[in-house]
Amino acid sequence: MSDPTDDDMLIQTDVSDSVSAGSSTVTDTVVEAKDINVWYDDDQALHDISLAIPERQVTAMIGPSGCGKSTFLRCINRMNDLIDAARVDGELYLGDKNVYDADVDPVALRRRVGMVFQKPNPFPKSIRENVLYGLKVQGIDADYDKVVEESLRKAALWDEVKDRLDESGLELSGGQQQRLCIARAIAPDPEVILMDEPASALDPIATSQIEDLIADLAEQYTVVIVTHNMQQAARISDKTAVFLTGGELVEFDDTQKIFENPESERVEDYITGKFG
Ligand SMILES: Nc1ncnc2c1ncn2[C@@H]1O[C@H](COP(=O)(O)OP(=O)(O)OP(=O)(O)O)[C@@H](O)[C@H]1O
Repeated sequence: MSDPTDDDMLIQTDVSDSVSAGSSTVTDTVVEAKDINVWYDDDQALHDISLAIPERQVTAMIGPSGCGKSTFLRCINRMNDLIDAARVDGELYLGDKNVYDADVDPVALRRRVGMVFQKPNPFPKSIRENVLYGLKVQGIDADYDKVVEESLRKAALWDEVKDRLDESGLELSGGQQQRLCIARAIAPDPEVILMDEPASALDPIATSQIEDLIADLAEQYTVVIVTHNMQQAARISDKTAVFLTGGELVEFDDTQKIFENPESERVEDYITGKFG
C-alpha cells in the first residue's frame, strides 16, 4: 500500500534503543526532542524541551492552559511551519532522522505522523472519501475498499457505518465524527498519532469510547496525546510529560510515578490541584 519513493523523502531508519528520561525502563524511542525552543514572534513558548517518546505506548502531555502542550505536539509533525509567527529551534528525531533537516518533506513527514484535533473536523464529503482523503491528496494508489474497511475497523466505527459509507461524514454524531477523523489519520498507515485533546468536545460515553480506542491503537501505533484532563492522562497513558507555565517541561516519567510520587514539588502541587 505504501509508496517507497514517498518514504525515501524522509530517510527511514530503525528506531534506536534508549533509556527514557527519569526512569529505568529501557524502551524503543520513536520520537526524541533535543533542546526544542519555540517562539511566536518575540514571545518564547517552549524552553529547551528534551524528551524521548517510547514506541507503541501512550504518552500524555499535561499542564495548565498556555504552557505549550499543543505547540510541542505541532513540533513533531512540523505543523508549526504553517504558523507564520512560529519559529522552531532544536532537533526533533523520528527514528534517527531530524525532521527539521532541510531534506525532509513536511508532507511526507505528516504521512508518518498523523494528527487528530480537539474538535472533530470531518470534511463535507462521504465517510469513504473522508477516510481516503490523505491517500488521494498524496496520490497514493491502494486497494481503497480495503483501506476504508481496515481504517474504520481500527477506529471502532466500521459496524456503525458499513452500510452508509457514501453518506456525508457530517451526518455522524460528534463521537462518531471523531472516530472518523481517527480513521482518516490511520489510513495512510502512520507510525505516530498525535491527538490534541481528542475527547474534550465529546460527552462522557463518546469520551470513554475514544479512551478505549486509544488503548487499542497503542498496540500498533505510538500515541501522543495532549489533555487537560488529569484523570484521563492517569487512565490511558503509560508516560506523562508535565509542562508548566512559561513553556517548561518540568517532569517526564512513567504515568504512575508522576501521579503517585513525582520528583518535583511543582508537579505535585499541580497534580493535587494546588494550582493550575
Ligand atoms: N498561533 C499562535 N500565535 C501566537 N502565539 C501563539 C500561537 N499559538 C500559541 N501561542 C502562544 O504560545 C503559548 C503556548 O500555547 P499552546 O496553545 O501551545 O499552549 P497549551 O498548553 O496547548 O494551551 P491550552 O491547554 O490552553 O490549549 C501561549 O502563550 C499561546 O498564547
